Amino acid sequence: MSSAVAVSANTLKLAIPIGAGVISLAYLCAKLFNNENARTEYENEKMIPKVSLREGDSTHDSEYNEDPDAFLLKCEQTYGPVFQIQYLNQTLSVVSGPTMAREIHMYEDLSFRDSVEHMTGYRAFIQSVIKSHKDVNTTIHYQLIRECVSTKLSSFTPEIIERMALTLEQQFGSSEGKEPKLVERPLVALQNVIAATIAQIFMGSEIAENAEVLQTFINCTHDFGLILSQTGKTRDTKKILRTKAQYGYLNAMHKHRQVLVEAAEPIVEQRRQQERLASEQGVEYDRPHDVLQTMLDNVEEYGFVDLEDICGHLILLILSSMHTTLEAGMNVLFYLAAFSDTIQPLYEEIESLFDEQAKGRGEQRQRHREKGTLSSFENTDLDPLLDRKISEFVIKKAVKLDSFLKEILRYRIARLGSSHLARNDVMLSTGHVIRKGENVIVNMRSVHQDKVHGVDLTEFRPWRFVGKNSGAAKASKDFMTFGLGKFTCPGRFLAVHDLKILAALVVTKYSNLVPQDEKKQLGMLASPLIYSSETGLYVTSRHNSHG
Ligand code: HEM
Repeated sequence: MSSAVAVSANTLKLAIPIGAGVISLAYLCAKLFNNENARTEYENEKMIPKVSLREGDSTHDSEYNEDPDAFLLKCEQTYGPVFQIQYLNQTLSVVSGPTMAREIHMYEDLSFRDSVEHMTGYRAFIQSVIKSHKDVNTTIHYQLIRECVSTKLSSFTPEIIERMALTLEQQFGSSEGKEPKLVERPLVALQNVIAATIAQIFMGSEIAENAEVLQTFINCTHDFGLILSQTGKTRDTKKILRTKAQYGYLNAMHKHRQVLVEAAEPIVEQRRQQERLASEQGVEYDRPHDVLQTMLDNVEEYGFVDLEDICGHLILLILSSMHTTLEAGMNVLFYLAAFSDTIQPLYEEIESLFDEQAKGRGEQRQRHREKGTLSSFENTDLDPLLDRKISEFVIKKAVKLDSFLKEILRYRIARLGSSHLARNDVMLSTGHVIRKGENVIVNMRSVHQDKVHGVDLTEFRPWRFVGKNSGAAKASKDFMTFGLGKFTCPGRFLAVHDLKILAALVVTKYSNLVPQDEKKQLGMLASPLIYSSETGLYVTSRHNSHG
C-alpha cells in the first residue's frame, strides 16, 4: 500500500473539508423558515436534538471549521443520526449514516433541485435558455444523457482518447531532456482539454475544433459558477432577486447559445446534404453519433422546438458536465502531484495491460494471416502501432486506476452536502419530522467514512477499492459523489470514463508532476476551481512513444 510522500493525509484532512464544505454549503443549503400554516401533527414525532454550543461560541461555525470530521463525529455519537446545528447563519437539520442518507434521497417530497433554487434562484436562468421542457420536474436531460451517451459510451472511447491526447499535448506540452516544464496555468490548460473532449461528444469533431465554441463552453460554465457561488455566507434574497432578473430577461447566456447555433447551422446543413446524397446513391449514410445528431434525429420524440432550443439544452448539459468534470480533473492532476508515489504503480498497471493487449492483438493478426483473411494491418483496427496505446480494453481493466479515482471522489467530498428542501412535511423513519420549506442535509463524513470502506478512513489510500468490485461510477448509499436514487447524476459513467482516460494519459505521458507553489497545493486538492489559489505545475515527460 502506498503512503503519501509529498503531503501528509493528516494535513489534507484539515484542508479539504473546510474549503469544500464552505463552498458546498454556500450554495446547496437553504435557510430554514417556518411554515406554521401547513403544520401536520404526528403522534410519534420526536424533536430533532439541537447540538449544544461550545463555551464562548454563538454558532457552530468555528468548531466545525477547526475540524469538521471531529465535530460531526462528536455530534453523531452524542445526538444520534439526526441533529440540528447553527452554521453559516442557518439552522441545519443533519442526517448521518448511509441508511439515513439513502432515505433522504428516496422521498419524492425532499428535493435537491428545490434546495438549489431556494439558495440561488438558478431556475429563472435555466428556463430562459430553453423553449421546451420548462417543467421543474423534467427529466429530459436524464433521458438525453442515457440515450445519447451512456448506452453507447464505448463507441466514443477512441475519439475521447484522441481528442484528449491532442489537447493535453497542446495545452500541457512536453519537457525537454531532464528539465521539467512549467505549466503556468494548469486550470486554464485543463479547461481547454475538458471543453474539447465534451464538445467532441456533444457536438462532433468539426465543432470541437471551433475555438469560439470552446471558449463558450468555458465562459458559460464560468458565468454559471458565479450564480452558484454568489450567495456568500448566507442566503441573500436581494441577490437572488437580482439573479432572477439577470438570468431571466437579461441573460448573458443567450449569447453563448447563439455561438452554438451559428456553429451548428452549417454543420447540420452539411450533414443533411450528405444524408441526401447517400440516399440518392443507395448507400448507407455514415451517421455521426454525437449528442447533437441524436437530438436532431429524434427532435419530435424529444419535443424540441428548433435548433435554438436544442442549443439551449446543450448549454444546460455543458453546465452540468464541464464544471464537475473539470474540478475532478484538477483533483486528478494535483492528487498525482501530492501523492507522487501513485504515479509509478499506475503507469506499471497500464504498461502491463499494454503487454496483454499487444499479445491479444498479435494473436488476432496471426489468425488472419493463417486464414488468409488479411495480410497487411496498416491503418486497420489491428494496426500494430495501436498495440501499446490506451484503449477501451486498458481503461476497463485498469483496477488501480479505478480505485485511485474512486478514492479521490470518496476523500475530497464536502463533509456536509446534498441538501434537500421539503415540499411537504416528511416524517423520517427515526420519527423526526422535516417540515415543509425546511432543508435537510447529509453528513457525508458518516457516509464516506463508513466502516464498509475499510480502515484508515480519514486517510487517502489510493488502492482502497482494488478487488472490491465497486467501480468509481457506481452510486450507493455509502458512495454519494454522484447523488443517489431517481436523480443520481446521469453523466457519471461519462465523467468517470473521461477522468480515467485523463489519468491514464497523464501517467503514461509524464513521470512526475510537482506543484510550483507547495503551499497552494492544499487549496488545489480541496477547491481547485478557485483561480486566486491556482499554482503552476511542473511536468516531466517520459519521452516514450505513448504520449
Ligand atoms: C465528476 C463529475 C460529476 C459529478 C461529481 C457530478 C455530480 C452530480 C450530482 C451530485 C448531481 C445531483 C444528483 C441528485 O440530484 O441527487 C448531478 C446531476 C446531474 N448531472 Fe452530474 N456530475 C458529474 C458529471 C456530469 C457529466 C459529465 C454530465 C453530463 C454528461 C452530468 C450531467 C448531470 C445532469 C444532467 C444532472 C441532473 C441535473 C438536473 O436536471 O437536476 N454530470 N451530478
